[in-house]
Amino acid sequence: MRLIILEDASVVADWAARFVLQRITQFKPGPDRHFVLGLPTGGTPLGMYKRLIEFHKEGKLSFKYVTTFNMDEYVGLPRDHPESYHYYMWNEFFKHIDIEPGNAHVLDGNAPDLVAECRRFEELIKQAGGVHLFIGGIGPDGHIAFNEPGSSLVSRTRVKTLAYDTLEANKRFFGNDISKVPRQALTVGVGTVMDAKEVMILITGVHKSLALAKAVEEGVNHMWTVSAFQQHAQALFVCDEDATLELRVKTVKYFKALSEEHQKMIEDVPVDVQHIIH
Ligand SMILES: N[C@@H]1[C@@H](O)[C@H](O)[C@@H](COP(=O)(O)O)O[C@@H]1O
Repeated sequence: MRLIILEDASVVADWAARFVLQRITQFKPGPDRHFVLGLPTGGTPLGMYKRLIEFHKEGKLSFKYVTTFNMDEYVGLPRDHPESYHYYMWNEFFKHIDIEPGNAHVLDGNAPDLVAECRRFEELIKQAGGVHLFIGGIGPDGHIAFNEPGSSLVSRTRVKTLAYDTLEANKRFFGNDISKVPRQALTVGVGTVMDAKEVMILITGVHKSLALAKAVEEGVNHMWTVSAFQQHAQALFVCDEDATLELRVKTVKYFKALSEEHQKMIEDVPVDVQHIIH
């Protein structure tokens, strides 16, 4: 596991976007060779999406041969509701880039059979050949996607009833009225994300600092589902200084000493990437 500690949320956004640019570019996607990306919603990844859109507009990055799978979606929220994850993904990202809409998969929280919808989503990931890079965010209680505390660490895509802490954390998007936050969501499982070849988790803000400490310094624990990624072979936690406040000084010093190595991870993008623009 790598822990990449950066100055603030805007540097995290930039680093994460450069990492995605680098991974997609190195992969050299084509018509029969899609790069498969797992995507989160929430406030944390917004800056990363903005940078990716800039890279696209500057002609550095094409999503024509990229297939995406989103982590989660509320149950029962109309698709065009401003807080639905369909709406978020379309407005914050997809409409600004050249992805084929049919390749951008978001769970349907209004499907008549939610269990079948979750099964279909898992099947689509399998048909795509698995996820190359799954990007995630976490809740202050350490949940990844909507895998609330106590979720099975081998769980698959399914319906989840949201924890009170999550309703509390997300009510800000619903006029601060907790009763307006949907009670259920569809979410990929911890096991679904664990199956990705690489996982990058973005964690910013002091309110996530306890979750980061639990994720990195304590044992794997289903009460902090993001801690499962200690056992992933290629997991990156990318955080800002504020999120490190509950970590031991020793931990922070160790990972900061690796910052030059971490910088190299995003510097390998060749200057001439025009070959991927079609
Ligand atoms: N289901 C989503 C998660 O996928 C997301 O990571 C989390 C954090 O959101 P934010 O980045 O706004 O803190 O919010 C929700 O709970």
